[in-house]
Amino acid sequence: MPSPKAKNAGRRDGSPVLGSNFDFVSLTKPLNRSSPPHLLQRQGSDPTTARLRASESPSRRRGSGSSTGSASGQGPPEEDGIRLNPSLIGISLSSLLAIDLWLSKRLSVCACEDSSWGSARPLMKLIEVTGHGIPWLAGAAYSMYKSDSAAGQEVMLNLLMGLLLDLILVGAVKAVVRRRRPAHNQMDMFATFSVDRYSFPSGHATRAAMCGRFLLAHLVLAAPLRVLVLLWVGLVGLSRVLLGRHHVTDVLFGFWMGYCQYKLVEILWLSPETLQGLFRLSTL
Ligand SMILES: CC(C)=CCC/C(C)=C/CC/C(C)=C/COP(=O)(O)O
Repeated sequence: MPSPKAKNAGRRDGSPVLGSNFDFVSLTKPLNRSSPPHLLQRQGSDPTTARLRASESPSRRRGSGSSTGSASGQGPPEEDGIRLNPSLIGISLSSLLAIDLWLSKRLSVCACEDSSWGSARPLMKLIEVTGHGIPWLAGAAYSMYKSDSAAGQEVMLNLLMGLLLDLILVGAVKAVVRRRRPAHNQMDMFATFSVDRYSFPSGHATRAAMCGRFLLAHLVLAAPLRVLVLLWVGLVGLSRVLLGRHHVTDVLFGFWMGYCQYKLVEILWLSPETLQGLFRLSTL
């Protein structure tokens, strides 16, 4: 029987994991007060045991002894049977999140100067700056201003729009999901919004994926440079985990979200005609 402790299996850092909608225990009924006390104590005594028990298959748990069975010893009563039958999705999510927490912790080798790869931390922080919103926004605005062709200005304007969209969408998802950053993260990033105390998804990963697609589609044609762009996208994502800023799933979801955001930019693409129409509307 999954206990309330099992709900905290992925929260050693005390952080909520992906919001309560994804909690394993919430898919089951509350603990029956009539449960044998020894069972409660055993499950509550050790988070690891609780997690393992939570991921046991219903059939195995049903067969694991008389502690959950009826007084007559003829298997669990139907009510218990329902409680002991958490959905496969719940179990899969719990397991995925447990793996995510474990892997993210193992990979956070530049989380501080004393970490095993602490000497690489300055380099990782440099990569972090290359994916920050401010240099990208400033660079796109400057290039648009300096561009002497209408086509160049159009491309930069749409990059700017994509970057602003990215900030809004990532902020919204972070505010809804409210997943805390890993406990081992040092919050020493420059220029952050208040939602940036949340971890899911990684804004650097969404920006890198979106800008990477944008660069490949509109600005970078030479094969060696295209490889460099892809390498940069991967490095930005990897550095988020190595620095201990994010869990692995924050970055993977961020890549996917940034990839989709580029599609949105294409759909909303601002052409000179659209802009003229917008200006005309605003002067009416
Ligand atoms: C003009 C304007 C609104 C600039 C804001 C740029 C800005 C402060 C972006 C935030 C970038 C940031 C620190 C994102 C957090 O990235 P994670 O990968 O840690 O989620």
